[in-house]
Amino acid sequence: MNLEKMLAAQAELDKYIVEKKGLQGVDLVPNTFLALQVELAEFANEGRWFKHWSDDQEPRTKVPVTAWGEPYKNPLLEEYVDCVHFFLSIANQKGWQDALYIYEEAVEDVRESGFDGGLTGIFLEMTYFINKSYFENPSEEKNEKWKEKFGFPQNQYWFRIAWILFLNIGINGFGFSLDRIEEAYWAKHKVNYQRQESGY
Ligand SMILES: O=c1ccn([C@H]2C[C@H](O)[C@@H](COP(=O)(O)O)O2)c(=O)[nH]1
Repeated sequence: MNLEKMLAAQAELDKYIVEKKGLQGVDLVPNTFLALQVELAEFANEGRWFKHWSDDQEPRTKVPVTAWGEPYKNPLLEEYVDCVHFFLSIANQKGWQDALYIYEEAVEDVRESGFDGGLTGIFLEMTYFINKSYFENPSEEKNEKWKEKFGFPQNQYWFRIAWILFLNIGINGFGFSLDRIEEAYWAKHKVNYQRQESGY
């Protein structure tokens, strides 16, 4: 996954949207956190694993686009990369880009130890850390200590943990590869431009 390229392209798309909608100078961080949470919920809704009340708990990964079948779309992956857009957007807006660079072992680790509390547990944990990264207000002194100890100021570190959990859900929970995620990201990125151009 070429994160550097994706972060730069996300910044460009976001800037295009800001200009198109006349939002220069507006703090869009709160809306972007909410947008991420909405997309995460849509992703879970397509994942279906938590619907203990339903006989159909299979993720929506292959849905025909036409009445006769082919081509197929993958709603689960589409929602997942919508989330990727907003993770990148937040990282850019907050200057937290470094938090997204992860050693592959960090994703591997969970594969070996399994999901504690299942997918639901890891999903809830991810949203908990996203909220922490939004709401906590640590002192300068505390941030310095965190930087020394964990390499990042506190809220950026919480965001990093959320991102690692998110990657784990996609990769270990649903078998996406980093390449597949990137490919789907670029496809949606293109659609997002087209939408703005056609007056979304
Ligand atoms: O500032 C923004 C606003 C939206 N999107 C993209 C991310 C998602 O792919 C898509 C979500 O739009 P809806 O389909 O939920 O309207 O828009 C951005 O990348 N940056």
